[in-house]
Amino acid sequence: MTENVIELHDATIMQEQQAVLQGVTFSLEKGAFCYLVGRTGSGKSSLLKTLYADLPLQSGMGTVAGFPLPKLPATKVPYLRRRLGIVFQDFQLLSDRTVAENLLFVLNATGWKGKAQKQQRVSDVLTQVGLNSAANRMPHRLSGGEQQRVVIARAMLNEPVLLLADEPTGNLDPEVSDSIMRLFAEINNAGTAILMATHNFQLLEKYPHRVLTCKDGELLDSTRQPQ
Ligand SMILES: Nc1ncnc2c1ncn2[C@@H]1O[C@H](COP(=O)(O)OP(=O)(O)OP(=O)(O)O)[C@@H](O)[C@H]1O
Repeated sequence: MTENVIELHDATIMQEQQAVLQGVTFSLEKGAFCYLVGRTGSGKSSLLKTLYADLPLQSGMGTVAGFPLPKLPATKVPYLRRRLGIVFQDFQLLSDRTVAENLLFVLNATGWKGKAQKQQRVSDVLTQVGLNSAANRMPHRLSGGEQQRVVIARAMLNEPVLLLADEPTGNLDPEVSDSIMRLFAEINNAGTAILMATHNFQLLEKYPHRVLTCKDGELLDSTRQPQ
């Protein structure tokens, strides 16, 4: 059984028949924390999208959470996504329902049964992100940082082995960004691997981890080459 939650070997990351990154080879171990950096347009989001099978892996080898990416049939994509938590910069909560209903929506969509179990899970993840009192509030009544916590709670519902985060602190002020990083650290310490795309170099300095850099069509790895 593999201990790596991501393995890519000589992968090409494509957008509309254009190679964005080539020769991408890296693995991420279970429970690891890694940043993904690079200038605007350098391919961070495209790489993350490939990892959650929003973009197909057309060339090279790769597995995520044990699912082989090349030729992953569309019917298998929901099973892969269930093993992943995905967090974006824009909160994307359903605005017409409460926090708890947002979370129940995902549990229902991912096949959870039993009202009591579902309510317990909602309560557990909200406690994990420090927002148990917000269950019955509407998302737009929460601050940006609180909304991002709900998104993180939503990502944790199915106990993912890997959290993919694309600029999760992009719209947040430094103090709130810091609290999101501390939450990520707790999630990571509990065993979930995290790959986080960011432009925020202050966070990289304050919370140092391995760094993958998208540069000139390649992916550089801080653990393999001096930057
Ligand atoms: N939907 C799309 N269709 C075609 N090309 C795209 C699409 N999305 C991104 N691209 C192109 O792919 C390249 C990589 O974009 P990507 O969004 O992965 O970069 P990024 O590093 O995440 O940038 P940012 O930091 O601005 O989010 C860019 O040249 C971009 O123009």
